[in-house]
Amino acid sequence: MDSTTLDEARAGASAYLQSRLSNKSTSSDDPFEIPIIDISPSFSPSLSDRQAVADKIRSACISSGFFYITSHGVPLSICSGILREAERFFKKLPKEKKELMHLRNSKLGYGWEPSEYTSIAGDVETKEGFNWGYEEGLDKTGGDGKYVNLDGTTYKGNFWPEEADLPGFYTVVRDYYSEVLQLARHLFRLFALSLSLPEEHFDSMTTHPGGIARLLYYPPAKDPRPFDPSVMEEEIGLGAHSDYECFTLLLCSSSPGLEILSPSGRWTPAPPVPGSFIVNVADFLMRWTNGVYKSTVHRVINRSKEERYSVPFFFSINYDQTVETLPSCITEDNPSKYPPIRAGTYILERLNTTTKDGKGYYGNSAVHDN
Ligand SMILES: O=C(O)CCC(=O)C(=O)O
Ligand SMILES: [Fe+2]
Repeated sequence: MDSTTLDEARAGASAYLQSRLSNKSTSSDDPFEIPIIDISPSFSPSLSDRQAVADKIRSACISSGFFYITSHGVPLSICSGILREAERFFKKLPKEKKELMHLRNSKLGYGWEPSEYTSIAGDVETKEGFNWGYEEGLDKTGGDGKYVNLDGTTYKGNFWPEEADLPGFYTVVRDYYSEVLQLARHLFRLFALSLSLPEEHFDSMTTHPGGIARLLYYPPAKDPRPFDPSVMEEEIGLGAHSDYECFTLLLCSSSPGLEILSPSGRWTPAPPVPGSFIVNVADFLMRWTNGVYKSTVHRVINRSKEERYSVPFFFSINYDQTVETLPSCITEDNPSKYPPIRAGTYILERLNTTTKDGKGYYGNSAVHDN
């Protein structure tokens, strides 16, 4: 990877974040909203039904970059199951077992992430996490046997608790992951329609896709209080950031906490909507669409006295895929701003910037030692 590409991934992201955080204009936020989109017509045999859902997705992606989806077909039992496993992982698994899966032992950002180990915006964060990536056993289709990691390697990088330490954990994780993976592939077809591309445009790029998932735990607030955007926050769950891949599918427990930055710099709560996933555009898709689709800054603050659990799934195309700006996003007024890039290269560089010293996961695990 040449250094221009690296610099762009680093500076582009942080410059974008800084410009969004410092933009406190009082201009109207219209049409900033987080629409709830019932995607059941997207499973219809009629193209016009599917296109109608895609059109709603497009209007969310060019404005707030966030939307909820309902009637998505993932059974409720699968969603409640994974949230229960998250709770078991964080509460029941002894610390010494978690230590065996510490993120510092991974070059790919996988494993147990104690709250102090990573930081996005330099904040002290209260979240604790557990991260893993795609493996064929988690894919209902079985994949195409060509999966490559973010860094182009092919070894199996995931850490899992021993079955005896957390019986049934892996099975529930697998059942959840395989459902959201298929849903994400389905959504990519809707994204294709939303971008005036053939519906199958992205299919061949998601045969062995990147898909990092996390279990997240946010402890209850020390000082529970209602949302008030005018108060400077001290207890940040997860600092202000945008996501890195194509789009994120987020499942959260019934506790609120996710906040989204509107164009005028106003933090706006995105409360849990029962039975939904929150979908947001991430930076790689923003880049690929030449900035037409918005990757919006968000953060998490648990202001309640309840614990909060969430399960984001960050969906990417195949990491070994190189892409150029989508032609339907290039116009005379908006010429292509970006050179071609390999998906894994961009995403790994973005992930690296979240480690304590910014030097990242790749190639030098020693830099993580505390
Ligand atoms: O926990 C949440 O609700 C959001 C998590 C998130 O934004 C992330 O992990 O990127
Ligand atoms: Fe995020």
